[in-house]
Amino acid sequence: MGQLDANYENTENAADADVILVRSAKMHEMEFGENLKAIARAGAGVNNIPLDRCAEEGIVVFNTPGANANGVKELVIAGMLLAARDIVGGINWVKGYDEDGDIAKAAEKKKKAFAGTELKGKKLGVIGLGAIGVLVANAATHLGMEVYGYDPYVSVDSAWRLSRNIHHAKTADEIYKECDYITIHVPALEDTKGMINKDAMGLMKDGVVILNFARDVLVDQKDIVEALESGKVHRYVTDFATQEIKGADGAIVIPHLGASTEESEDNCAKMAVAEIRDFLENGNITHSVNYPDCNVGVRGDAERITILHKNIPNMIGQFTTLLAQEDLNIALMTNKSRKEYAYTVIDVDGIVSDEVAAKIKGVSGVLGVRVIR
Ligand SMILES: NC(=O)C1=CN([C@@H]2O[C@H](COP(=O)(O)OP(=O)(O)OC[C@H]3O[C@@H](n4cnc5c(N)ncnc54)[C@H](O)[C@@H]3O)[C@@H](O)[C@H]2O)C=CC1
Ligand SMILES: O=C(O)C(=O)COP(=O)(O)O
Repeated sequence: MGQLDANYENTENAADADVILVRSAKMHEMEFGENLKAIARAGAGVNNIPLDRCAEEGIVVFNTPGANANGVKELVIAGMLLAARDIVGGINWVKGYDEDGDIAKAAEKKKKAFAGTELKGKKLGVIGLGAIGVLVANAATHLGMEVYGYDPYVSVDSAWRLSRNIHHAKTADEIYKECDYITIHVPALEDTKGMINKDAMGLMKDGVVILNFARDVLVDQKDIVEALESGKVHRYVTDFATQEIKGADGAIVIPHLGASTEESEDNCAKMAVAEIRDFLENGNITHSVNYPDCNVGVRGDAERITILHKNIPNMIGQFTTLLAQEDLNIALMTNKSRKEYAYTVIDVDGIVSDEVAAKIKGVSGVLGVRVIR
């Protein structure tokens, strides 16, 4: 990739690593090595990583927001088109045609079996207006769809990016009741798991199309299979194969290809490596999902102490006292917090001995200390 210089070395041995770069590999059961300082998820979803355990072990977890959003958006559009007409069925019919007769004539006779509808004029509901949801919503307006968006926590950035032609749905129920196509783009969290279940689908129009390019657990697998069998849901298009859904009639199941484009893979890898370098070399945190973001600029000549700790009173007082006892003058100090965790960066005039670093590490509530020299 050329982003890493000779100071960096690749290892396949996770137990030795200072940093782990990961995509979707599940890390919940993994024991982390003593050296591990950071995990960079080259992608958006971080439900494969034990974020709280990492925070407690002083491991900063990063992701790469938006870096693969266009790749997913394009596949969602493809998913809607695959649901609108039986394109896959038609292709398979042509492939499987093994009679000697006139295939062109047979195709003309057969084609009504694969006919469908157009996207233009249909209502699309987008649940979750983050990096991906906004792109999908905006693109669908250009296909002539009437688009509804729902996101009670929408960020200011996303709101700015959203086309003014999108209807603002105030509740998810409004989307369920109004839309012909419903696509979900929310993270897998305790309150989003199983959100598309029997009750939600009960509110939807008969023959609705549901698209799930976010995570399998957002859709109750038993309920969706039943809804496909009854015809309540016409098509379920998903990027996540499960045993329940893989053979169900009406399910169009893709093997998690949303971010598998050259462009998305490059974007994610570059962003992840840039985040990691800045963290290792300068102590800056950008796009963390378990610690606060914090940017104190490039480190100059000063030694820089970075401290990951609990967000509790009197931490900074203890750090500064320890430094004062060593006669170390503070040239710069920043403290940022995020829920129960916090991060302090201190530049000092002078040499930070291993003893003073160990004393800081020993302060109750400190989870990780580094001295960047
Ligand atoms: N199929 C694939 O290859 C990929 C799948 N994903 C999945 O898609 C998800 C979304 O990705 P991005 O758009 O990049 O993330 P994002 O963080 O930019 O957007 C998520 C949005 O969901 C909203 N949200 C959270 N809880 C909600 C709720 N209960 N109701 C409505 N909105 C809610 C948030 O406010 C945020 O705007 C990821 O968490 C990941 O699971 C992401 C990238 C690739
Ligand atoms: O970014 C995400 O959340 C994804 O689901 C993409 O996963 P992948 O990088 O393809 O393993």
